[in-house]
Amino acid sequence: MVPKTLLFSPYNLYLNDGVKNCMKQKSLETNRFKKMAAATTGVITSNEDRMKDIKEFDQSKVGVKGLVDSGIASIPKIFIQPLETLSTLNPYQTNTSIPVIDLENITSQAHRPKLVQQIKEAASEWGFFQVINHGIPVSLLEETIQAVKSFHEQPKEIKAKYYSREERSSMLYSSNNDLYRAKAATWHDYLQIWMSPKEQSAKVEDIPEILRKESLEWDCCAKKVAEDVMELLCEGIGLESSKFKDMTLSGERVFVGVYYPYCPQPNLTLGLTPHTDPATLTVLLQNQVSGLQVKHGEEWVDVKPLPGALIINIADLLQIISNGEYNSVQHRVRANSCEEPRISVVEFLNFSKWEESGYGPLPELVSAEKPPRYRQFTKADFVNNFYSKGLDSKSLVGKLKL
Ligand SMILES: O=C(O)CCC(=O)C(=O)O
Ligand SMILES: [Fe+2]
Repeated sequence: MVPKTLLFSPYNLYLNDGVKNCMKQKSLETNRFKKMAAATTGVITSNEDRMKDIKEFDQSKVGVKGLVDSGIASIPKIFIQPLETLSTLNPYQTNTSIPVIDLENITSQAHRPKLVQQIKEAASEWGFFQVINHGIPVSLLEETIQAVKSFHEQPKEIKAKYYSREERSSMLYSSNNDLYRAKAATWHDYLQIWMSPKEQSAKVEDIPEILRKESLEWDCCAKKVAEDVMELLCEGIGLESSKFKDMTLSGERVFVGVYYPYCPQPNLTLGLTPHTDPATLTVLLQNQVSGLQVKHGEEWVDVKPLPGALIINIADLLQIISNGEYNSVQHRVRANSCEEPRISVVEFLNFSKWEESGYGPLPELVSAEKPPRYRQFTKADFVNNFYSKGLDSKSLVGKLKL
């Protein structure tokens, strides 16, 4: 991929007429953000100014894509990450990468023990792995990525109804103003759709038409892969294969389509802030533009795009109920320095039926040699923690540690 800074053409060459027209209408509001961008100095603004600017940006619903389309050459101050984050963005040196697991022989009794062992090791040592030969046709992978891309490349007026960065940010404004002191906005646009359970999910008509067919098909296929992997994870720690499915760990699903446009100053910001995923398991599909990094020991390791692969990661609740046999690991996304946008399609899985008494490490996994490492949690603990932390690195796991 050629970094855009190496291309000589004026930015407008990349814009089609529809986008140009939309930009004319938008020019007044984007001028405001151009001014914000022109004021980029590397100096972190006061918390109050930042909150005001972020609110203004959210309310405009221009999105990061809109900023890029307006032709900015420097990023607005609200996106500048603190120095301690920027200093970890050095070019990545080693050749380490997350494990790749081939699911081709998943139904073969002869191969299964080896597969179980591979998944177990990956889920405990890395918390992340890629799977290949997972059974989802390549055509659906491509169509789903294309549908998410097309959604984000529509005019702002059409996307505005689904604009959701504000929801994520306002979570942070309302809970604790101080939280934003260390928080800069990140360089991505975001679409979230609740797929299930049915009573919570958006009505089919509420899913943007441009990705309705693909998101429904994707949800079905990603759930199937997640359940296949959950069976292997169960077997890896001596549980009944169907234990996680029976506990409804794949019952609630949220589909997220993320768009990381080209960033003119990728060394000053991030695509997505470091975090662990809060629920049970995540299935992630990415296009061929890199950016996702996983924390392994002290290192940030690149997850190199592998054609046809899916990325799976253990999330917080699974770490707790597995009594730490499996690990929910921090990850982040670097700001995209390529002309081509980075697209990811993320399916978050979670409990759909919660026992009132809550959950802790499963009794089958606790013994005199392996005492419980976490306290019990209820649905309320999960929800309260989620809405008070937003996407930051203090997870429920840390709070429940014994
Ligand atoms: O876009 C990506 O690759 C990562 C997304 C992610 O980690 C998240 O949405 O939780
Ligand atoms: Fe994540």
